[in-house]
Amino acid sequence: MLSDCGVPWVILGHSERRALCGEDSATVGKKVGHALAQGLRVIACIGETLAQRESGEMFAVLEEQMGAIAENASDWARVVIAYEPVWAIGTGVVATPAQAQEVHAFLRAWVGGRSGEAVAASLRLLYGGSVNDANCVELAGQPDIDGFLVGGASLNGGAFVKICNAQASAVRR
Ligand SMILES: O=C(CO)COP(=O)(O)O
Repeated sequence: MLSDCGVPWVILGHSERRALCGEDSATVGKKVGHALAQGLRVIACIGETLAQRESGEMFAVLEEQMGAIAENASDWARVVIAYEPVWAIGTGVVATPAQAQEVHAFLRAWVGGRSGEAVAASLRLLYGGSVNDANCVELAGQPDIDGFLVGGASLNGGAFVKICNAQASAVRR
């Protein structure tokens, strides 16, 4: 139905779907496979809760979420991963550039180990969670942050344009 309407992209695995609609990783993975089979492009979201981060489970949680997506990612060129720590979504508490970079580097290396360096290098990794026009440039300057999934700040035109241009204006390390 979506592709019939000319919709090119779907967002899957958002933390609200996982928490409020009971979508587990296996379900998200199946939806990724189905969307790709229908010719859609996918933004697949993953992210840990604050409790998971604080108890040291973060990387295991992310790996479990990524595993289900990777099993169904028949074409990585049509899949974008969005790292959205649950504690940062809509809270005004943004991950620090170092926190986000740590996870993004982990995810790129994880995909590299599974699908090879070429796939890892071309993988697009977005950060989402309280991105705004004040924090976007520093986040965009991190080597493994390729762009953003923006919620609240997209309602402010001026802020959103600055976020869209952040990658270009960031000083790459
Ligand atoms: O969930 C988000 C985008 O999917 C992020 O929302 P905020 O940018 O408002 O935190």
